[in-house]
Amino acid sequence: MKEPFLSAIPLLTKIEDEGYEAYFVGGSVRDVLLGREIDDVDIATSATPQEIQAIFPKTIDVGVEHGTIVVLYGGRTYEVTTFRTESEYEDCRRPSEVQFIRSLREDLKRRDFTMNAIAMDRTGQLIDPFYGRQAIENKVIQTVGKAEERFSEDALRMMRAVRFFSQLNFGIETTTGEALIQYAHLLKHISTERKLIEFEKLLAGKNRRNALEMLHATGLYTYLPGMAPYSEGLTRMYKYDTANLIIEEMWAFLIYQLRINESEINSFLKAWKLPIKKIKKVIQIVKWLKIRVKMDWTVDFLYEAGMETILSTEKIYNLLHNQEINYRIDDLYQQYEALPIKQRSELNVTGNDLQLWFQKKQGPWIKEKLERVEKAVIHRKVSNHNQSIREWLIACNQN
Ligand SMILES: Nc1ccn([C@@H]2O[C@H](COP(=O)(O)OP(=O)(O)OP(=O)(O)O)[C@@H](O)[C@H]2O)c(=O)n1
Ligand SMILES: [Mg+2]
Repeated sequence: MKEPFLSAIPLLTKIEDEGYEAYFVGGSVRDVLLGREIDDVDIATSATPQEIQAIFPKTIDVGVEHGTIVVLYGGRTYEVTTFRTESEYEDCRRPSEVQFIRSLREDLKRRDFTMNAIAMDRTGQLIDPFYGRQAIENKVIQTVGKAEERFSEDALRMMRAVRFFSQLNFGIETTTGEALIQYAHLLKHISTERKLIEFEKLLAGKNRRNALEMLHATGLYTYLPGMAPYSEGLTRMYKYDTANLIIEEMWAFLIYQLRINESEINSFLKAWKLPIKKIKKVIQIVKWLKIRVKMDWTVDFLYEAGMETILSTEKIYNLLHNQEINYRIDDLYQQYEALPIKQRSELNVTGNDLQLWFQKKQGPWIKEKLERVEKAVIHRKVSNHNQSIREWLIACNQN
């Protein structure tokens, strides 16, 4: 066994010493079998949350009603979840109530996909009643038991199927795939927050192109925020190999390909509940992309857009034109670096200087003059020195 499992072994041992069972479960076990990077391990136990709290002095209650306790142990934190079945479901969301149980098998049975329903004990022994290992070997995503039941229990699992398809490049087992189409409509019961997490993982997956196509083919996209009207746009989206785009660029490319109206971009991104900072970045990229497809960068554009946006815009532009993703990027970088200033605050002149030079009271004229100076400096009509600016302004005034 390797880290981060190794450090967690004493924690499992301690739970066992108290007479309960404890196992590694879920994504971390799947990922170790896949040889993927593992951030943190999830632990499942037969002990109830109260029993876990009694064993460990330092715990955080993050959702006792769902059976999850965070245990602070050896300088790390671990999510420890009691074996459970999700007896009652409301509206295809996660259960309103869970039943704690003492059987590992019953716990694994209510999990989404066979590859996610493998447990590993502290000696590295796998408990795999639903043949998850085989699914991993055969590269298939298959629900544990009936797809209909798993998807009705928690409809987000359909999005998860497509996002694992994107991340892992696995196939989707036939009946699981058919259920995606049949039960797609259940996704409307799921919160935007949960959809967003899966959608962004999907957009970052290496098989994203086919995953987007699958969202389309299954009709799942219809139940994603703001996406329903854009069937045709979505088909444009998966024509391109977007492997080199980062998440903000993916959003910008999506908006561009869906041809979302200028006036609706903001509400589209808000409907997805993206953070404001991200929305701003995406909107900037879309704005400049629309300009860029009509004309080349000018000095003014480079200055106004800023390097980060230039880079993102140009990458998407290259993608749209079947050019190597970094084509001209170095060149633009150099052009940007060569700008005499990068922002107005770098101008070597202040409002006070202007008042002094022109012996006039404060007013809108100051802003106008500063803008003129800014443009002149960027275009190298005057150098960015206080005295040069003064002489240039006075000369302008006389003409
Ligand atoms: N809707 C869900 C969400 C999770 N799970 C179960 O809970 C585990 C942990 O869930 P989560 O961390 O959300 O997903 P991971 O599979 O661990 O994927 P990731 O690596 O992206 O965290 C899953 O493996 C799966 O067994 C489930 O059955 N149904
Ligand atoms: Mg996980």
